[in-house]
Amino acid sequence: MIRKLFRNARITTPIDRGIPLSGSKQGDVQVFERGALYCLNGTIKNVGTEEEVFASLSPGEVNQEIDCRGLCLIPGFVDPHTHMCFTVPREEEFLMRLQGADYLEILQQGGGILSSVRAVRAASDEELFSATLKHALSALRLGTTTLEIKSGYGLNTTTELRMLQTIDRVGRETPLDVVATFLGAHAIAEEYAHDPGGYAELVIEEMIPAVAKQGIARFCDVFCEEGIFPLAESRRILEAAKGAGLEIKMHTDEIHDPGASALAAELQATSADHLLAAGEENLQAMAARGVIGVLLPATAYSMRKGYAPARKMVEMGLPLALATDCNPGSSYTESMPFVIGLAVYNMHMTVNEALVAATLNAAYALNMAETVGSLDVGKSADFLLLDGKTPAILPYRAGVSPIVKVFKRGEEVS
Ligand SMILES: N=CN[C@@H](CCC(=O)O)C(=O)O
Ligand SMILES: [Zn+2]
Repeated sequence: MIRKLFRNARITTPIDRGIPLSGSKQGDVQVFERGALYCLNGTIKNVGTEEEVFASLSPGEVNQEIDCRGLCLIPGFVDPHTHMCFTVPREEEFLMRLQGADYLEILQQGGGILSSVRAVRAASDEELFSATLKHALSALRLGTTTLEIKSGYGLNTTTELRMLQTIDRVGRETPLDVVATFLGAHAIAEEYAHDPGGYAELVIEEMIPAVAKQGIARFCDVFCEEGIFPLAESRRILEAAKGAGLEIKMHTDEIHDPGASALAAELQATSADHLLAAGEENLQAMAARGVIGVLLPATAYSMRKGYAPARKMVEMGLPLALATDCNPGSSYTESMPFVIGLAVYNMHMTVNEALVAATLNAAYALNMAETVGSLDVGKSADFLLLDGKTPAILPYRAGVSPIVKVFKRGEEVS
């Protein structure tokens, strides 16, 4: 039995009351100025002021005591949207975009996502694993302790399944909790360029049954966008995925508004992500149906077309989560601290709203809030020590990581 007591910490954590935090509660956190956290075999047994936690312990109960030296202690980040299973970065494309080239046009000309597909198809299992591992370990050093990774650079059944196996292996061979998402509907595979409907059929008839049988992916996602997967096809893919037992999420209204967030509301997707172009009525529908809005401000930063209207979303009671969207095209970063900085500076979220969005609400966006996302009793002891007094150090130390230590299940992992 490993009984660890972390003491002398300035603890800030959302409190999980069984639903994501939204509206005036989006930034609801509890602070213990001189706090302590007690865990048994990696599970939180008590958290509170030192006085409270010490009083609950019997003599000799603790077998390891750690003095946190007054540092700020917060839950580990949950990154609920990444595409970090890829092999080759796309620097040339980045330079083209800096000169004004359009993201969707690059894709339509066979670059963008499709160039990552060619590289992933050509990579060996080992190459794909080591490239993905590199990004996952970078995320861990930057404080992410639970991580979603999507497939979607395979676009044929064999490579999509291979990507999901790789993602699963990252979860088994690192301390991270990894959630795999099937994203066969990420782009139309090159060999179907003249038959996009045929590709959607392939996703529905062949890939989804194979993915369900493989049993690794928890979610199915669709890039619902004009000229990629239109609304009607997205609906068919998501309904097939639900029927096969997968949970669903969507890339919604990233560039245009085809009504994707309304569909996410109708199908009661776990989350609708991006929401840069989403109309107000659709956002209201999401709020009413309990769909989490996942905002990806590092993508907005890189695409340079403005940020999602986070303040308006908070006011309408839509629960918000934050994610990196780590991918080689539109957001090449694993840094949740950077994302929190952008959320605070450019989307005008408060520090506490952004913290909740990067922890508890992000856990809800993965249906993982029973075990991670806050420092509640019974959850995994996943937390960070920051070189500061409060979580404000995260946006304040712009471009620099204030993370001193990362703990997963009570063990120091970085
Ligand atoms: N929009 C689609 N997928 C990613 C980009 C992937 C890529 O460009 O490789 C996104 O969320 O932005
Ligand atoms: Zn994405």
